[in-house]
This record gives sequence, structure tokens and C-alpha cells, in this order.
Amino acid sequence: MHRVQVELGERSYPIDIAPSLLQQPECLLRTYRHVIIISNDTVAPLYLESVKSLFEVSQLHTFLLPDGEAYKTLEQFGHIMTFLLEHKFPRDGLLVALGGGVVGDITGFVAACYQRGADFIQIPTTLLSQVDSSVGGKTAVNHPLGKNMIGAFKQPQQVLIDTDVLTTLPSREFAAGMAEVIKYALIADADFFSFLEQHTSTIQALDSEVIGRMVQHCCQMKADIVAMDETEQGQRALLNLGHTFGHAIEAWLGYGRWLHGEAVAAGMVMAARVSMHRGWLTQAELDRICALLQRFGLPIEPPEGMVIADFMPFMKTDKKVRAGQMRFVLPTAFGYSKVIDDVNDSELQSIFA
Ligand SMILES: NC(=O)c1ccc[n+]([C@@H]2O[C@H](COP(=O)([O-])OP(=O)(O)OC[C@H]3O[C@@H](n4cnc5c(N)ncnc54)[C@H](O)[C@@H]3O)[C@@H](O)[C@H]2O)c1
Ligand SMILES: O=C(O)C(=O)C[C@@H](O)[C@H](O)[C@H](O)COP(=O)(O)O
Ligand SMILES: [Zn+2]
Repeated sequence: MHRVQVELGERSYPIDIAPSLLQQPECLLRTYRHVIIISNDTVAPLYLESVKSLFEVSQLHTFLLPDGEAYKTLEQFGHIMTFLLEHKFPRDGLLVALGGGVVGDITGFVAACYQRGADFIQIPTTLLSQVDSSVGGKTAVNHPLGKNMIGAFKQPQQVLIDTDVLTTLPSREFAAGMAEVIKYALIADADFFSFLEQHTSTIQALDSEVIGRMVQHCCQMKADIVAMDETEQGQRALLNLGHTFGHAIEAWLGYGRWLHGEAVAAGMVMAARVSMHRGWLTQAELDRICALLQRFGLPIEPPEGMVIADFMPFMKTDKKVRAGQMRFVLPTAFGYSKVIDDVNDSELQSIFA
């Protein structure tokens, strides 16, 4: 088993990573009298029984969301709240997020708000949620006018990552998770980029050892950044590489048309194009980024028909905007990124026209 610790003082917690972790009841840090598992109608038939058997409690209930990004909404948040109140869920109970990033983000937001704060644990079942969304405490729901616009920072009590669950994940979803994996390499780790290039086939074959190392590496990188800057006052914004463009794609298309990871992949290429325009990346480096994304079946262009003017309204209301100025995370060298605050409309027009 790999363990990564997120060091946040009294809000510190472990991330445990292992195959068959969900068969090991001793993986739970502490006991609760009342537990509510939140999942969806795709994941529950696969893993709900295993997760239920981890708990020995008098009160255990399950709430199932409809599946999909389109349901990461305030409306579903309201339905969960009603369910908790109807089941007299106490503030010292435990919420369990069993699913991908959609279930994790909405459950975390419920945990942040229910009676002003309840405990929750993350049991992420997609690659994307294992390497990214289950860690760091960003929780949210979407709004038609912007992605993750309503949310809170709320750290989980622990994160349980059973890498065996990836065997049932559709390949398109696995690829979407690889976009966030590649993101870590482009933020700060050129050696990790080479590792991913060298291990593409074993990763795609779900080699247990390679997947375990890769998930641990991403969780460690994210844990280190979050420990430095929990609420994104500075360095944490690096985790947003590709997201300023990517969130615009998701919102413009309508949530769920492109997967989050697909939008981030195309967004990272757009960010890399800005970097190349500024002389920070060579054409060969841009080609190398595109090649790796494409080997994992990810898009490297924005959706057909989406022009730079379509991005602008969303990018101008991105959460990173400060004093009215857009801020972008851009690679300033291969495997090294920075937050840049002097990109303007005309530069974007000239690159993407
Ligand atoms: N909080 C954060 O820091 C953070 C980070 C990255 C992404 N996100 C958010 O995460 C969301 C995307 O998460 P996602 O990519 O996990 O998508 P998702 O939660 O929609 O899950 C993807 C699909 O896979 C299914 N699924 C999940 N686990 C499965 C399994 N083991 N076997 C078979 N099917 C399975 C789901 O039911 C769903 O259909 C977005 O809303 C994004 O904004 C949040
Ligand atoms: O944890 C973070 O910080 C991230 O930015 C991780 C991203 O992969 C993730 O998609 C996050 O939800 C985006 O955050 P947002 O603040 O731009 O909504
Ligand atoms: Zn993301």
C-alpha cells in the first residue's frame, strides 16, 4: 500500500492507495454511528456492497444521484440535503462519496454546508478522481454561467483509493483522467512526462504496479501544492493549467458533452500555443505534448465551431480573475508552469484567429 499524507495541521489526512483496498475494513480511520453513502446509479451496482461492508453501523443509508456532469447542480445538492434531513443525519455522522469527481465534488459541498459542516471521506472510482478531485478539498456544483461557480473548500477525513476499480472504467473516462495526469507533468515535472511517454502501453494495460506509482506520484504532487496553499491564494492556481480554456469549453458546449479531462486536454494545448507564441516552448515541445495526449485518445483542438470569441465571456469570469484581469497558467518551459497575468484579448485573437 502507498500512503500520501496531506499536511494541513488539524485538517491533515491520509490518502491510501492499493489494489483491493475496499476489501480491507481496517482501512477506515475511525468509526461513526450514522453513515450516508452518496453515489450514482452506475457506480452503485458495481461497488456499493463492498463499501457498505466496510462499515459496522446501526444507521447506514444510501443516496444515488443520476449519473453525469449535468447533475452536478444546486438542484441535486438540494435533493441530498432533503434526504439527510429526512433521515435525521446528525452533524457527527459521516458522508461517503463513492464515485468519480461529480459525486466527490457535490458530496464534499454538502459536507461543507450540512449543519455548517460534517465529516466526509472520498472513495474515488475514476482515474481522474483518484489522481486529482478527491484530494485537496475543492468542492462545488456548476452553474450554466460557469463551471464550479458555487462551492467551498472542505477537506475530507481520508481518501481511500482502490486501484482495482479502474478495471470497470470505460476507456474514454480513463483517457480523461490521463489529461489531469499529464497536467502534473507539464506543471512541474518533465521527468514524469518522460515516464508517461515510456509507459503508455503498460498504463493503458492497467499494469497494477505502474498505475499505483502513477496515482501515488500525482497525489503526492497535489498534496504538496495544497499543503503550501490550501485556498489558492498563489501556487495552487498551477493546478488550473488548461482549465481557463477547458472550463469555457465545458460550459459553452453544455456540461457533459465533452468530459472534463477532454476539455482540459484541449485547454492545455491552447495554453501551450500561447507559450510557444511567447517563445517559451518550441514547436517540437508543443508537438511532444500533443503526441502524448493523442496517444491516450485525447483531443488537441477545441470543439468544432468554437472560436476564441466564444471563450471570452467564460474566461473573463474565471475564478482566477483578479482586479478584472484574466490570469492564465502557462508553461514557461517544458515541464515548468507559472501563473501569468498579462495575457490580453488581442494576443489571444492573434494566436487563435
Ligand atoms: N475538486 C477538484 O479538485 C476537481 C479536480 C478535477 C476535476 N474535478 C471535477 O470532477 C468532475 C469529473 O470527474 P470524473 O472525470 O471522475 O467524472 P464522473 O464523476 O462523471 O465519472 C465519470 C463516469 O464514470 C463512471 N464511473 C465512475 N467510476 C467508475 C468505475 N469504477 N467503473 C465504471 N464506471 C465508473 C461514472 O458513473 C461516470 O459515468 C468534473 O465535475 C470536474 O469539474 C474536480
Ligand atoms: O485542485 C485544484 O486546485 C484544481 O484546480 C484541480 C482541477 O483539476 C479541478 O478541475 C478544479 O475543480 C478546478 O478548480 P476551479 O477552482 O477552477 O473550479
Ligand atoms: Zn480539473
